[in-house]
Amino acid sequence: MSQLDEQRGKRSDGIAIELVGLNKRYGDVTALDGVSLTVREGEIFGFLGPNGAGKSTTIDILLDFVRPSAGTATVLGYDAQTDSLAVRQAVGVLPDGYHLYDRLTARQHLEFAIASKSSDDDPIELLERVGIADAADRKAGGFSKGMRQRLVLAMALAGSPELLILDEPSTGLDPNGAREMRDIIRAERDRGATVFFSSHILEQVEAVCDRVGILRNGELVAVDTIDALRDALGTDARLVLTVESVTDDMVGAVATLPDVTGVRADGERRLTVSCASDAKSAVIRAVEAAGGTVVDFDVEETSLEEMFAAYTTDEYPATNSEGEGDSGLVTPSADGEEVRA
Ligand SMILES: Nc1ncnc2c1ncn2[C@@H]1O[C@H](COP(=O)(O)OP(=O)(O)OP(=O)(O)O)[C@@H](O)[C@H]1O
Repeated sequence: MSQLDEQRGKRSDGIAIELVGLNKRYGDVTALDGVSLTVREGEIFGFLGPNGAGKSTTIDILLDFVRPSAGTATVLGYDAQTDSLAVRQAVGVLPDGYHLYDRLTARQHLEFAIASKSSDDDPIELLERVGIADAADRKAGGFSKGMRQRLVLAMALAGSPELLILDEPSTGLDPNGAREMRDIIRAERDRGATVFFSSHILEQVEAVCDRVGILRNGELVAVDTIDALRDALGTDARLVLTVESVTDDMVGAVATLPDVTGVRADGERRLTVSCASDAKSAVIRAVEAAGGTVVDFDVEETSLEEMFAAYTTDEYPATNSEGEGDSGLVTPSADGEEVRA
């Protein structure tokens, strides 16, 4: 039986975090509005949303720093309010704006974190994992922002917790630090831990998350894998083909494919095709069936920023598979006029 299996003990539901109908009001401000969410054991779950969406409030409720106005939060089978001590004992936390003791060294911070988890970790080994072992005996007061962040992460890892809750873990980290953070998150998942983290850094989220939840104005507007969220928007992929020579037959053959919404000939050798993500190979086959030779191709998917904007703002003109919106691509007709495919 692994250490994590032992920690899981009586639980067998496979659920790490469960929120049901969570509401939080601060006076007139509704910070959370009926949030229900299940995070499974062993997954890396990214919690996204614009500033003020309610991410920190949710995390604060999980850790009982804030009480909900309504609804329940369960963490590793414990009620976040009535069993908050058990939750804090079992969870590794990297909170937003954690306070370090400026006069204590990194090693002393780790010794404190290890003792509070009743574990027998080696402080230096934890500091090595986050890349600041050489500063073990320096006082935290002199640490840079990124070093402070790494130290708090090392403290969160103490006791090999079953669940890590990380609020904006990449804040203050340089690109190497952000990469190391991703490696640590993956290593924790590989160990069997669940990782729940909030972030604004979409590339970071895409690189490591199994699923994401997107909050907007206190409401959970989407929960899925990033690929599924992209597909759900129905925004097309753009396929840019380089062929030996563009012909009208080729353009016509591609334009009549069911999942193609636009074709444009750019010069004599380039075809830009707007189509559903899974129609790309059909496009290439149609070009070849029309006698063309594909020399090269490139795919442009919906960017993460576009996807995030589509879920979190009203302004974004999301295209959908029924053809609403504007793919911006038009097909040249035989007589030289341009028509929409
Ligand atoms: N203590 C508080 N008193 C009053 N309003 C609060 C308090 N804490 C949060 N809020 C409000 O609740 C809403 C959600 O804030 P929260 O900090 O949870 O958002 P967030 O998604 O973490 O934002 P950010 O990405 O900027 O950290 C905001 O409108 C915020 O102003």
